[in-house]
Order: sequence, then C-alpha cells, then structure tokens
Amino acid sequence: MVALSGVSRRKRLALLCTAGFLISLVLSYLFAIRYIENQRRAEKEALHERVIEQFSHVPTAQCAMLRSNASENAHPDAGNAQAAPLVPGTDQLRPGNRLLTYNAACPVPKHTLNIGLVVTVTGRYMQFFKRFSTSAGSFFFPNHNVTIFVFTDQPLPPLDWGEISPTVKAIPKTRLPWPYDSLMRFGTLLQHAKEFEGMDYLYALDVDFAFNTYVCEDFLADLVGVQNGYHPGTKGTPDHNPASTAFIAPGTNTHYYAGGVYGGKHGRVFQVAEAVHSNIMTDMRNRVMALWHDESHLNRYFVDHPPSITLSAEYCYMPYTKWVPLVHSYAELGVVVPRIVHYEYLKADLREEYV
Ligand SMILES: CC(=O)N[C@H]1[C@@H](OP(=O)(O)OP(=O)(O)OC[C@H]2O[C@@H](n3ccc(=O)[nH]c3=O)[C@H](O)[C@@H]2O)O[C@H](CO)[C@H](O)[C@@H]1O
Ligand SMILES: [Mn+2]
Repeated sequence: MVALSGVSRRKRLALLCTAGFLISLVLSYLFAIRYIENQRRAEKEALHERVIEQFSHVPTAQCAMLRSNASENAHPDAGNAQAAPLVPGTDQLRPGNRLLTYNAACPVPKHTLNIGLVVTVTGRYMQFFKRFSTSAGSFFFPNHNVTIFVFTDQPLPPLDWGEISPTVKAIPKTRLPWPYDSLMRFGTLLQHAKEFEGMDYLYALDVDFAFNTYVCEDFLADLVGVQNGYHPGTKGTPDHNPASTAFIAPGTNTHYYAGGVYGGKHGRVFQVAEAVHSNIMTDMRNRVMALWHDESHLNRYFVDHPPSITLSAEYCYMPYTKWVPLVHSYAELGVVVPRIVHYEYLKADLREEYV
C-alpha cells in the first residue's frame, strides 16, 4: 500500500513535470511567434517610414515648368493610324522586310516625335527585360525616335537589336520590396523629371509586358488608358474602401483600367503623376494601402479625368492569368489581336516582400 502510493506520487510528479514542460513549450512557442510577428510589424513600419521619407519631396515645381514647355496642341498624326492588316502571327518581324512591314502598320509621320517608354525593373523582374525591350525595339513606334527609360537596381543585360535600335537609358534606383516598387512609380517619375526633357510623349508599362505587333499612332493621344486584361469590358475591381483616396463608389466607374500601361503627352502624364502621387502619399501617411496599389489610384484618377482614349484589352492581353486562360472571354468581346501581351503567368514567386 505504502509502496503503491509512493509510485503514484512519483507518477503524479512525473505527470506534473511533463505537463509543466509541455505548457512551457507551448508558451515559448507562442512567445516566439508573437516576437517574430512584432519584429515583422516593426520592419514593415520602418520600411513604410523610409518610403514616405524617400518620396515626400518630389520636385513638383520642376514638373510644372516642364509641363508648361510641353505643347498642348493635338499632334497632326494622332488618330491617323491606318487600318493595318494586323492578324496575329502574320505581321511579326521577319529579317529583310522590316521597313515594308512597319510602313504598312505605322504611317510615315509628318513630324518625327520623341517618344519615351518608361519601365521599372528591379530584383528578379530583370528576367523580363530582354523580351520587353527587344519587342519594343521591333514594334513600339518604329516610325519615331524611341528612348527606353529603365529605372533599375542592376546592370542591364546586353541586347540584340534588329534594324532599328532605340536609345536605352538606365536610371539607377534602389529596390523596394513589394508593393512599393510598383506603387511608387509615379513618384519615381516625378523625382527624375529632368531625364524626360525633350520627350513629346511618355508611356509607362510593366516590364512583364511584350509587344506582339506594331503599336504606334493608335497610341497617340493626350491621355491613353487601357482596359485591364483581367477584366475586359467590366467595371473590374476598384477600391471601395472609403478610407483610401483611391475610393470609387460602387458602380461609378465605366471601365477598369490597367495600372501597367498608360501614357500620353509628356505634360499630361506628369499631371497624372503629380495628382496620383499626392493621393498615394496621403494614403501612405494614413497607413492605408489601396486594394491594387498604384492601379487603384490610377483608376480613381481616371474616374475624375477620363483619358482621351480608352484602348481595349488587346493592349493588355493576358493569354493566361495565374489561374485560368482568359482567351475565350476575349473572343466573345471581339478582342482578337494580342498587341501588348502581359506575361504574368510566367511570374512564379518573383515578388520579394522584404529586403
Ligand atoms: C498589367 C497590369 O495592369 N498590372 C498591374 C497589376 O499587377 P501585376 O501583377 O501586373 O504587377 P507586377 O508584378 O507586374 O508589378 C508591376 C511592375 O512593377 C515592377 N516591379 C515590381 C516588383 C519588383 O520587385 N520589381 C519590379 O520591377 C515591374 O515593372 C512590374 O512589371 O497591379 C499592380 C499593382 O498591384 C500594378 O498596377 C501593375 O501595373
Ligand atoms: Mn505586370
């Protein structure tokens, strides 16, 4: 009897020790999780502050000066794009017949324009740059002077151009984790306003796009917006959060625009950038992030100031999204020519959230 109670006391003690050990294990696990979460929150907050600091002082006076220099008269060639026989696959660049082919698609201009193509390429997105820039060299305004402005944190790969090589200008920038490199593209443009002096038109595109056929005079307008290829012909996914300056009341937008492709006259693009960047900074200071970042803000701007032309999803063509093929719904909407293709389905985990 005495022995048994001794054993059970030992057992009880052992049980107690085991329970104590397990409880302390669970507690230290919870404590560690909490600690890591706090660290992450602090890192995120520090990053957010750093971005605010970096983009608080954009030289808007300089932009205003550049804007006043930019001609506000419509370009005589705008909207004169000939109805080119653009059938997918048939008008691709072939050695030797380039001039003929592009003359058919892009008219010989009355005045040659300086056209800037602006792109941000940081981190692992560099893998898209070759396809983006060489396709631009072939198909983006081959009848005008094109300069590709590349905001980047790394050296550019050597490029193999066709007959006409655009000027490529790398502008160093430090990489910011997702979503800031995308979100702060308007601010980056403003910070480097001087680089774009002499440009008549500016177009800002994602680097995971490629030109599949000629894009020229159809793109010439004061302000060009493109229907988002994810949401062809619908009101898409605007931000309904009233706390954000990107807020759009349900049903009030007519189109849903792509954040990754817009452009127009130099001065007009800078007006857009100033207004949108100012809203983005307000949200940043209020610790609000719009649903689709810069895209939500651009959509808000376009509700207030509709672009002079809205192009179809042919200019933001997504053969596949990460999840589903979209081509079928395109065909129903009459979107048949993939002019600018978004290769987002090739994007595995390219985004790097933290430094
Ligand atoms: C086709 C289209 O309308 N895409 C928009 C959409 O998502 P996307 O999924 O197309 O965004 P994304 O991953 O292509 O990022 C936008 C762009 O930012 C640049 N980048 C991004 C991350 C990085 O680490 N390094 C880098 O260089 C790069 O040019 C990239 O193409 O929504 C985004 C905001 O959520 C942007 O508005 C995109 O323009
Ligand atoms: Mn993209």
